[in-house]
Parts: sequence; structure tokens; C-alpha cells
Amino acid sequence: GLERSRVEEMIHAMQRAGAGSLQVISDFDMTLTRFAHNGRRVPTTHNILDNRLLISEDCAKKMKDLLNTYYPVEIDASRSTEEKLPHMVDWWTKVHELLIQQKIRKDLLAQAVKESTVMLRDGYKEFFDHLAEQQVPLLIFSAGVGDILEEVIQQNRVFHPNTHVISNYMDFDHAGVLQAFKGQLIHTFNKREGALRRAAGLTALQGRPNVLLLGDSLGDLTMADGVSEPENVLTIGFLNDQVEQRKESYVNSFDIVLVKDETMDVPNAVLRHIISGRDRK
Ligand SMILES: Nc1ccn([C@@H]2O[C@H](COP(=O)(O)O)[C@@H](O)[C@H]2O)c(=O)n1
Repeated sequence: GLERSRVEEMIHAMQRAGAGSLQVISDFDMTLTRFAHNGRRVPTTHNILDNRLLISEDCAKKMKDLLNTYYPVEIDASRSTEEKLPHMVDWWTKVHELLIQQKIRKDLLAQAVKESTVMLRDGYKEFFDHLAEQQVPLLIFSAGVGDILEEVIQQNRVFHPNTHVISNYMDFDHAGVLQAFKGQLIHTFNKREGALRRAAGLTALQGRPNVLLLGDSLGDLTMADGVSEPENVLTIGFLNDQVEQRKESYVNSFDIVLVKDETMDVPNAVLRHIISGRDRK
């Protein structure tokens, strides 16, 4: 018959190896969450903090100005990752400093998530539940805010025991007031360091050489760099923004590119294939 494509071959090999050899590594903002809904942007974990319960009008304005300055740099197809790096460090550092000045209270985070318009992609429940049922570890690797991310998946009732999170976590003082961010900063383009430093040490992920990787940024491709002796790493990229400018680089870098797709349909179909053991040829 016809020769299988590389992607088909990989899915087939992953299916033969089964759920016990698989791990899923995913970005969070705009990968597990939607990019837009009804023509409006869905907030990232950082933007969920833009709520008067947590931060002042003035701080919100400063964060917006920073977003308007640095987000275009993050997604600029004409600049290299090396060029973008220092700008990302500046962006995250400035925003975290602003947030710390606001004396954000831990006990108000859940309310801010409830009041936000954040939405996981359509089909999220099947994605999270299926992985949990099959005991396939899910590593969520996010440059967003870990405390908010956890609250989002908690409120959607999909925070299962197979889920591991590497992200920027808030450090609260004894009174529950934000005083710092924990550990080394994670931004869009230093996930490789985090993967080597943190993901490589997670015992739940060990002995699983097949990886399904989901991301929305070229920086997300390094999230699997901590996997020792990987066999098959199938990468799916969500291309949400600046589509024409970035299409070529995404197609050259990810195995599967989903353009303005707000659903988990393709990852779910791939997982059904790999995990179910159907289609044994
Ligand atoms: N102050 C900020 C900083 C970053 N962002 C966006 O969040 C995304 C990072 O999170 P991932 O889960 O995708 O790793 C990143 O792409 C930034 O655009 C923000 O909204 N505000």
C-alpha cells in the first residue's frame, strides 16, 4: 500500500508501545485555554489577575502597557529567539514586581478566576479525563502563574492526580500576602532550562519515552528536552495569532499545526488512537 507519513508512523509506533510508554507535556495559556471566544481574547493566567479585587487601576494600566510593548515582540516572526530572550525576561520581571507591590491576597485568587472569562478549549474534559483514566501523566509546563493555572483546572473539575505542573508560583507570607515568586523565572523561551532542571526529575514521567507535546509557541518545543532517551516525540502546535507571518516556521517546526482551532479535537483524536489500541495493522 501507500507509504505512511512520518506522523502516521509515529502515532502507530506510539500506539504499539501503549499508554504505559506515553506522557503528555503541554503548555497552558492559549494551548489548553482558548485564544479567543466570540471574537474576544480569552485572558491568560497573568491577565486573570487584572481584577480590582487584586490589583489597582494604575497597576492594571501598567500591565497593559507592558503587554502592548512586549507581546508583539514575543510573536514577532522576523526576530530570532535569542533576540527575544532579554525582552521576555524584562517583561516578566517588571510584571512580577508590579504584582508584588499590590500585596495580592491568596484567599482572593479563586474569586478572581470565577469572575474571569477564562475558558479551556472545547473538548478539554475528554482530554483531561481520558489521560487520568489511563494513568498517563500530564505535565503542564507554563510560563504563566501556577496558582491561577491550578485554580482554573480545579474550577473546571479536571485537576486529576496524574497532573503535574511546572510554572511560576506565588510565594505568600504568613498572612497570605504575595511577597515574591518562587524559584527561577519561567518565560516563553527558557522552557528548556526548566525541562532539564525540573521535569527531568519527576519520577512519574520516567520510563515513558513517547511524548505528545502541545504548545502555541516555538519556545514550547523545548518542553520535552528533559525526557531521557525519548523514542517518539509528536508535537502539535496551535497557531492562534499572526497566522500568515508564522505559518511557515510553525509547519517547519511542529509535526501537526492547527490554525485558529479552538478545540482539543485533534489531540483527543490522536490520544484515542494511541491509547485505545485500535487500528493495529
Ligand atoms: N505579563 C504577562 C506575561 C505573559 N503573558 C502571556 O502568557 C503566556 C505564558 O504562558 P504559557 O502558559 O503559554 O507558557 C505568554 O505566551 C504571554 O503571552 C501575559 O499575558 N502577561
